[in-house]
Amino acid sequence: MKHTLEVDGVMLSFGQNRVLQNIYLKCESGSVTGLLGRNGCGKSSLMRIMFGEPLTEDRSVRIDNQSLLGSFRDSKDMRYLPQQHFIPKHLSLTSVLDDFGLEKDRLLENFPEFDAFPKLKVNQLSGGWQRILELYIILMSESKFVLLDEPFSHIMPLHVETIKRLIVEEKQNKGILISDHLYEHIMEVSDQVYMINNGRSFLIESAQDLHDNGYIRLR
Ligand SMILES: Nc1ncnc2c1ncn2[C@@H]1O[C@H](COP(=O)(O)OP(=O)(O)OP(=O)(O)O)[C@@H](O)[C@H]1O
Repeated sequence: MKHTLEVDGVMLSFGQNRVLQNIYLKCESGSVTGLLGRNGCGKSSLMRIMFGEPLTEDRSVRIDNQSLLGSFRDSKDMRYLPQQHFIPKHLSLTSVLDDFGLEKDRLLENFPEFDAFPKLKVNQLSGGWQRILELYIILMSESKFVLLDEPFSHIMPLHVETIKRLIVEEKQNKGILISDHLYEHIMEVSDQVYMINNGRSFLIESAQDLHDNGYIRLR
């Protein structure tokens, strides 16, 4: 069954700073939706609002036309990878995978390096490996939708390629919303790409659109 995640009616200001005001965004299971925009345009805020953080009262977030009210999000509906580390640092790799219902063998198929630190706690992993683990558990766990905020930051290029492959494979099981400034990767894995500029969202078609909106400089 195909699922749809939509958000609109978002109004977000911090004091005099009007951040979001004319937003419509739609994600569908079976596809990857990219989200791009200049630093500070409101991408993370929008994901946080979609995930239920009470940044503003003015929003409508719906899955399959059913409004998601309040701040609780069932993990069967939606999971969210924030920019900051979120796994409690004292947990072991094994317990983290168990908590998210994931098999270690599958992790090792994609990132065999984890085999070298079987008993390590999360805080004994390097920052990049923590990030890979966090991304992996959110992306691969059962859920209708996952929101990934800067999944490629702190990750070496070889593993960025692995993650891109996993994203494309995993979209068969869910809808994926992804935001990162490595825009070429976003354009490559996404089936559709939204941009936020001056508080409004719109679909873009090409790198030329990104240039025209002051996000990249084409030579
Ligand atoms: N708690 C807060 N208090 C005041 N202003 C905030 C707060 N959180 C975010 N902002 C402002 O809201 C705007 C949007 O921030 P947000 O982090 O959503 O942008 P972003 O598009 O994700 O940026 P980046 O690409 O730099 O991560 C920025 O101007 C930021 O300064």
